[in-house]
Amino acid sequence: MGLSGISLLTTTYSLILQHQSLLLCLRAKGFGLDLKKDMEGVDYLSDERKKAQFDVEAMKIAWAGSLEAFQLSDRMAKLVANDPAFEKFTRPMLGRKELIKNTLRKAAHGWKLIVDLRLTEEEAKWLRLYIDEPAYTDLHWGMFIPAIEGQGTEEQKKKWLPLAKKMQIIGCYAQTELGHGSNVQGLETTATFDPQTDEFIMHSPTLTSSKWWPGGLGKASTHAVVYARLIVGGEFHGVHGFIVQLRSLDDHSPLPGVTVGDIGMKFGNGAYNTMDNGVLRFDHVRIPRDQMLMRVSQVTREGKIMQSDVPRQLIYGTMVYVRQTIVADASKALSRAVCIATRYSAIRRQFGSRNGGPETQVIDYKTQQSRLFPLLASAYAFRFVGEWLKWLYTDVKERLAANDFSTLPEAHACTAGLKSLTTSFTADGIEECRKLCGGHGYLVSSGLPELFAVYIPACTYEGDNVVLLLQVARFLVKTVSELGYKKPVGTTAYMGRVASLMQNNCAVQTAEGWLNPGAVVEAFESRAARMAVRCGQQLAKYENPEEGFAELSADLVEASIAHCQLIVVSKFIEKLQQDIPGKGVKQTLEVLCYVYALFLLHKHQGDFLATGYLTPKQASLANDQLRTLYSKVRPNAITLVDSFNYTDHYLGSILGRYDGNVYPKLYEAAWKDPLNDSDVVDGFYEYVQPILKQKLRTAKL
Ligand SMILES: CCCCCCCCCCCCCCCCCCCCC/C=C/C(=O)SCCNC(=O)CCNC(=O)[C@H](O)C(C)(C)COP(=O)(O)OP(=O)(O)OC[C@H]1O[C@@H](n2cnc3c(N)ncnc32)[C@H](O)[C@@H]1OP(=O)(O)O
Ligand SMILES: Cc1cc2nc3c(=O)[nH]c(=O)nc-3n(C[C@H](O)[C@H](O)[C@H](O)COP(=O)(O)OP(=O)(O)OC[C@H]3O[C@@H](n4cnc5c(N)ncnc54)[C@H](O)[C@@H]3O)c2cc1C
Repeated sequence: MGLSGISLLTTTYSLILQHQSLLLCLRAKGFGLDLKKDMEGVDYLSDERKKAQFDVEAMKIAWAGSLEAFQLSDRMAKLVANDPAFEKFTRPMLGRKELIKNTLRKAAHGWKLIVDLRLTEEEAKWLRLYIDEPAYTDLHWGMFIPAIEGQGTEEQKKKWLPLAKKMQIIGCYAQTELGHGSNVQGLETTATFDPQTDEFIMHSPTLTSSKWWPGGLGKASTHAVVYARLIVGGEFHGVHGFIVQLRSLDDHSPLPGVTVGDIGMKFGNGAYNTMDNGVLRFDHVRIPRDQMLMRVSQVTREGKIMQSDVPRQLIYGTMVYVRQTIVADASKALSRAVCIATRYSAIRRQFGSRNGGPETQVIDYKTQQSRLFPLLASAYAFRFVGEWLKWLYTDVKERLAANDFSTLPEAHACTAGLKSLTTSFTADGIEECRKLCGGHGYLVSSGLPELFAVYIPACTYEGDNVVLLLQVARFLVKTVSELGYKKPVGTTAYMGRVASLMQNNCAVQTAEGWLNPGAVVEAFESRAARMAVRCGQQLAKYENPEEGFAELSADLVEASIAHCQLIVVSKFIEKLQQDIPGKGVKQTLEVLCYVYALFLLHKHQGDFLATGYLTPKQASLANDQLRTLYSKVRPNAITLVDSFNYTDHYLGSILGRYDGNVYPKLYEAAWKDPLNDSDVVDGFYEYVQPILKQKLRTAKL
């Protein structure tokens, strides 16, 4: 018997087992058989796992970044998965008050673990990831503390950071208002210096000046970094951050002049509703002068404004930091959805049965592959660009500490652009994974609805994705306009070769010709350079540059996307130039890298053709190659998602279970729904039975 015969037998055997266990379950409810006899311990994906052409353990390390990173993350994942305090399956069914209380309990338990086990900062971050529940602690550690670290003076840091780091105060980041989020300079909250008392008076002069959205503000925070218009001597001196106490440290009641509360339910069940996004108003609340964050500008006792040599953009520094972390998190959310959809696609069968044999696994349909595998490749691509961005941010941070601000504009453009690109793609990708799972993907127990609901605000918070791409566009336009006298560096270095990128056209002649990193990078560079230059030329036609920028903004956004996609493709290729140990690991990643690049090329072929870099024939050859690549991904698909090393707890999905034991577990879960506690639903006798029993002579419907 050949290999395919053996595989057919084992697949049929798995199918019979699965059907048997389903039958046992079916009988358990209403047919009197033992539910416990389902096939626990059987790995329904074992055949798939045997197909792997690479060393899975080595791929896990490549995904994690290093053996140490893998071990650390694995330890935290297991710590959470084995702790019943972090159960999360009932979350979507809880009412809001219960939900928040439950989150406060988990946060307290998480904090206790951090203290008792003396976890490092890195360990605490992984712990938070696997607990998988947005909480006020995210804003405290993720924005309040970084804002003080980045914008506070040494004295301020010395005073506030120990309190915050021991969690003796809880802080949030209160920037956005009811009337303004994107336009930070348009904020209306005022901080007026009173030279008589050496204080600032915090005030919310209008309804639209109410702070609105800050996470952790509603119920948990005792303090906030509040962004407000600085007014000294009756004059406005820009928006600055101020540390303001909101609640009593004794009984947690709001301080006089402070009105604070939660803004209400948000999208989805469970999901981001575990967070107390808040509203805040000030009625002439006084704070000491030294609570203005003064690294960028200082207000003296006499009411003089002193500028340090730090650029004012540093006031936006916390956002740069968080955008960088959001890029890293995009790969986590996308890989999680992809893991669920891939495992389920290998279990799910529809059509194609021959002579009573098994039906086709839906993962074998080319349409399923062409939707799923680019998402899988993107998860890896985002993982590596996130790693690079972390390096870039660390480098900028070190430079800033040494008062070197030269790389700040590029750090801003990269974090803004990549945040936008990766979160938009991930949000759409999670929804695509739901559709890839058919009807069962719509069940909360698939894990996908809640993941989607939690994830999608990432397209809005930390900067609306379009607004951020327009920031990248400004950076690109500036780079193009300076080409005559300034050598572009970093991620725009390719613009230095703009003449050849505008002239030379693609040389690829065969589908195999696309399996060449040089050809791929040049295609993306040429497209990005040509789109940016074209925008520059169009802009030059306008007398008023701002008017031109506004008019051309949709094209500018597309040019920014092309630039950001180039960064992701290049960083993936650069990653593959490093030593990556393990049998077949590098080769498999190369396949994914080409899938990512050629998928983008196919999706955006309009750009590549319109800029004249590619011919339709070359675009078509790229698509031919893409199909071949999908066949190369197929045998490795399950082990590529296993390499994310996600526990079933973290995945939170019956469809994505490691063992693939989907049907019995779905069936079992349905019976756990509170609606099935009784056979006759509450309300039946009041509202349904009277209809059943009514005696209408005629019905008009
Ligand atoms: C249960 C669990 C228990 C666990 C226990 C505890 C465990 C603890 C573990 C810790 C875990 C931590 C987790 C961390 C997770 C973090 C989660 C975060 C969640 C996110 C929540 C959301 C928060 C927010 O949304 S905050 C608000 C964000 N708001 C925005 O982003 C607003 C967007 N708008 C802007 O950024 C600006 O206003 C802008 C840029 C659009 C316009 O600004 P402008 O000044 O009006 O504009 P402009 O003239 O264009 O620019 C001037 C100049 O400045 C440059 N620029 C702009 N921005 C920046 C910048 N950021 N950096 C540098 N430079 C910048 C711009 O380029 C211009 O330059 P030039 O052209 O050279 O003049
Ligand atoms: C879940 C969640 C958590 C949040 N947490 C916090 C927090 O902790 N702290 C905090 O301060 N804030 C927080 N925010 C607020 C968040 O930062 C803002 O909502 C975000 O910056 C977008 O601003 P906006 O709401 O004003 O959108 P708007 O700017 O009003 O956007 C509306 C539309 O207008 C478009 N638009 C706006 N300006 C332009 C332009 N110049 N050109 C073209 N199109 C434009 C946008 O693309 C969008 O389509 C949170 C938001 C959410 C959803």
